[in-house]
Order: sequence, then C-alpha cells, then structure tokens
Amino acid sequence: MLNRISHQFALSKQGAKNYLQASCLSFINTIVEMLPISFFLLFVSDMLSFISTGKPFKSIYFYLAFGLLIFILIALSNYFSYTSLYVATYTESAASRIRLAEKLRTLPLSFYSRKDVSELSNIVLNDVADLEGAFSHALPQINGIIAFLCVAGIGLTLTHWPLAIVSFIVVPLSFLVYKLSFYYEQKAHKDYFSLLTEQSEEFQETIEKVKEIRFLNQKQTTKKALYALLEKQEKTHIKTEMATAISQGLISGILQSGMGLVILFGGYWWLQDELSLFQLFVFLLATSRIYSVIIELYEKLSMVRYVRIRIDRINQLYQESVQEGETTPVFPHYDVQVQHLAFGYHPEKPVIEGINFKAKEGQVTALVGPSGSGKTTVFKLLSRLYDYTEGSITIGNENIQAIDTEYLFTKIAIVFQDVTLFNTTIKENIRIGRNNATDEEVLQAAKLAQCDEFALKSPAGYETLIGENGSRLSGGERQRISIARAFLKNAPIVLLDETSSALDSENELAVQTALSALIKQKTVIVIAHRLRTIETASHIIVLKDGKIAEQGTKEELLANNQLFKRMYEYEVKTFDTPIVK
Ligand SMILES: Nc1ncnc2c1ncn2[C@@H]1O[C@H](COP(=O)(O)OP(=O)(O)OP(=O)(O)O)[C@@H](O)[C@H]1O
Repeated sequence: MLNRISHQFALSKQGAKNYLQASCLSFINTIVEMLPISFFLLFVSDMLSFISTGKPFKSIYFYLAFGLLIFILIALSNYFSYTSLYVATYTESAASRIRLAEKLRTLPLSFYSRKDVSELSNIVLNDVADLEGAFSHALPQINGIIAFLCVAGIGLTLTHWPLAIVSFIVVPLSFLVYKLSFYYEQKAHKDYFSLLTEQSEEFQETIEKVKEIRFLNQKQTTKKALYALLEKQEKTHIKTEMATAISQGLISGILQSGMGLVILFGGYWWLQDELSLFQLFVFLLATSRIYSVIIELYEKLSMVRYVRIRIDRINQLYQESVQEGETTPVFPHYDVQVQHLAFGYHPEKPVIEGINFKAKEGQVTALVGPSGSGKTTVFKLLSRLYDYTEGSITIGNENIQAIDTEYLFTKIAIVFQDVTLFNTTIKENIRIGRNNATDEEVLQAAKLAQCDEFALKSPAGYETLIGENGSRLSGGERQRISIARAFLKNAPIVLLDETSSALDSENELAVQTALSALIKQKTVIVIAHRLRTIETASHIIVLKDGKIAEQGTKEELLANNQLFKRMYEYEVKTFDTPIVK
C-alpha cells in the first residue's frame, strides 16, 4: 500500500507513511469537531426527557466537565493534525527537491538537449510547490472528509434509514453540478494559462527587442498588441472566476435545499410517530454539518484538480534512465580508441557510422570535414554528452560507458567554441575549471592562457565583473578564459572545438599560444574548422556524411588527392597568410 501511495503521489516511503498518518488524523479531527454538536444533543435529550417524564437535568458539573473534555480534545486533535500535516508536507517537499536535484545530476547530458530548461525548473520549483500546497491544504483532508462522510452516513442510516436517504439525495445532484462546472472551468483555466504564457513571451520579446522596436518605429504597434493581449487575458480571467462563483453558489444552494427536505420529511415522520423529536434534532444538526463538509470537500477537490498533471511530470522525471558506469580505473595510458562507432540522435536515422581511429597520448588528432559531417557529434560521444549506440570508445583500454561519469569528467577538459561564462569576476570564472583551486593556481592558469593581457587592463583586474554571460568580453578573451579553465583542470585528455569565427590577428595569436601550451603531453583531439591551424597534427581524420572519408598525416592526405586536398586548396585560396603554430 505504501508503495502504491508513494508512486501515485510521487512521494518517498517516509512521505507516503506521513500522508497516511495525516489522513487518519484529519479524519479524527473532523469527527472531534462534531463533539460540540453531541454536547448540544445531549442537552436537548436531557431537556426532552425532563419535559416528557420530569426526570431532572444532569448536574452542571457534568456539563462543565464534558465541555472541558471537548475543548481539550479539539485542541489536541487540531494540534496533532496540523503539526503532523505541516511537518510532513514541508519535510517531504524539501526531500522531493533534493531527490529531483539528485536525479537531474545523474541524468545524461543528452537529456538536457531534449528538455527545455524552463520546463525543468518549473518541475523542481512550481510542481513541487503545487504538490506542497495540495498536501498541506487538501489531500489528507479530502481522505479525512470522505471517511467522515462514510461514518456519518452509516450513523444516520442506523438512526432512521428513510430520512438518511432523503438527506443524501441532494449530494449526487451537487456532484453532477460540480463535475459539469469542472469541465467548463478546466477549459477556461487552460485558455487563461495559455494566454498568460503568450503574454509573458510577448513581454520578454518586447524587452529583448527594445532597440529594434525603437529604431524601426514600432512602438505603437507593439503597444497595441500588448494591450489587446492584456484585455483578452483580463476577460478570460473574469470568465474563469465567474464560472467558479456560479458553480459554488449552485452547489451550496442545492445542498442547503437538502435541509428543507429533512425538515419536511422528518417533520412528517415525526408527526406519524415514526421518528422521535430527538432523532429529528440529530438529523438537522448532522446534515447541516455534513453539507458544509461536502462544500469543503468540493473546494479541496478543486484545489487538487491539476495535481495529477504535476505528479505525472515529476514521476516521468524520476523514471528517466540514468547514465550507467561505476568504475574508477587507474588508466595505464590515455590513448583514446574509437571502434566501429555508430550513433543517431533519432535511432532510425544514424548520423555517424563505422568510425575507427586512435588518438594517442602526447599527440594531436584532428577531426576535419564539411559542415554537418559529424565532427561535433563524435566529440559529444567522446565526452559522454551522449551515449553511442554501436561500437566502443576506450580510454587506456577501459570502455568509457563502464566508467563513473563524475570520474570520467575529471579526466577530460573541453574547450568549446561557445564558452559559457557566469556573471561574476574573471577570477571566479576561471576557478570553475577546478573549484578547490587556490588563488595562486587560478592566476597561474590565467597567465598560461594569456589572460593577463586583458585582465590586468580591466578596471578591477581579475576581480572585474564580466557581465551576463561575459557580455563585456571579446570573443578571444572569452576563449582564453575557457582555456584557463582547462589549464586549471589539468586533465590528461583535451577536447578542443576550435573557433570558426574570425578573431583579430592579435587575439588569434594569443589564443593559439595559449592552446599550444595547454596541449603539451596530453591526448588532444581537436575539431579544426580551418586547416591551417592543424599543420602539426600527428593524425588527421576527414569526415564526410558521418563516415571517415580518409585519414593520415597532412602529407599523406595531400598525396591522396581526395577531399582533404580539395578543402586545403580551397582554404589556401581564401586566406593569404597562414598562422601556423
Ligand atoms: N541535437 C541534434 N538533434 C538532431 N540532429 C542533430 C543534432 N545535432 C546535430 N544533428 C545533426 O547531426 C549531423 C551532424 O552534425 P554535427 O554537428 O556533428 O556536424 P559538424 O560536422 O560538427 O558540423 P559543423 O562543422 O557545422 O559544426 C547534422 O546533420 C546535424 O543536423
């Protein structure tokens, strides 16, 4: 049962236990809240027996003691029910966020290319918060109310079953109205939320494109479009609220009319001597409480109607398969061997096939080829951003899919074309390469990566803030930070995605100098967009349409007179002065 609850509500085992406990306490709480009614009924029964038989009232001390007992029971049940509920809910939602974060940490990076980042943050923040709300304010109470209604129904049936049927006759009708309004409200809510999304996208686009809007004199058009959207959203919102208010009014009206039926039929049966006056009182008080509890039940059900979608999304995330690999081998060497490698982003459409090559330690292996030939894909497989479907990749004879990913990542440094930078100082951006590096180590890596030249000219030196994603830095400076990170990491394998964008010659020289220092004595695999930068590569692999077209040294490939030679000649024609390091 615990397993079922835990899966059904995306809870931990402890969370499922707490949920059961909170439901039981909520049931007890609902029952205990009926005690003042029993106090009143006891008094009425006393009074009726005094009128009919002259039997004296119970002593005042009895009523005082009974009243005090009720007070203590209500206080205790409220205390235990609320503390158990809130402690359970907040502990569970903190645990859920940690579990989700842990899951996200272990998912392959390919997962992130399938998922939108805003969708993931929505799951971790909003979905968990919505579930938190449902658990603290609705779900256990719903269980408690349903259990209470069953007990109350049995009690009334045993007291006088025909009147029990009369009192419950309005419940299915109110449920029908609730269901009908639910479908209508659901549609209205959907419209409202899609308008909200549209509106936030529109606002975001307007802010992002504020320069173009001004230059192209689009202020009025943009303003009109935004106003129209806001007006539409306001109307839909009012419609949604109206629908809720009307249905709530209708439900309440239907249930209250049940009281009229109880008085009518109860009064008739009392006159027929089929029901005592006391029983009639019991019915009147119990049904008025039952109807208000049913209204509360509908309110709670409305609160949790979208929870199923949230739970499904959270469960889907938990079910994502994690990347395999547990070993932390000591590598005898860092040769990278690729054999019969095949992979497709979509299983039915292979992007690379039959790739075989060996990148030796201490050498530079270059991947070249036309755009779309699969160079970046091979990189993604080498660094386990994606897992290959066929063949193998080994480092020092160990298959990378058997290696613990965290451990593997300590052995590989990647210098990407698109450097991601954080809105902090130059120094802290470099430290990302190795979090526990000392200031001296960071500065030394920065120096080797030729960062001194621009960092020391910045207003606060290495403490200068570089803006959102390094907006205050040039392309070459960004790349040098990325190289400094790789220096700091000092991994034995370096994957280098060379820039294809033109840097000014001073920057290009600085980047090339930094790279030459970085790759010494390592296994280096480089994607070269410009062939002049790989003149000294020991081994060149030419890719075409996801397959190896040819491979060898530069001289061998030129002698081959195939694709590489054509690419080389084309580039020599395009550039005048090759920069060869
Ligand atoms: N995430 C992805 N999902 C689906 N297809 C992809 C994805 N990334 C790349 N591809 C496809 O895989 C093929 C190889 O792309 P890849 O990026 O590896 O080529 P490339 O040689 O690095 O190109 P470039 O030199 O232009 O960077 C291309 O047809 C590309 O459209």
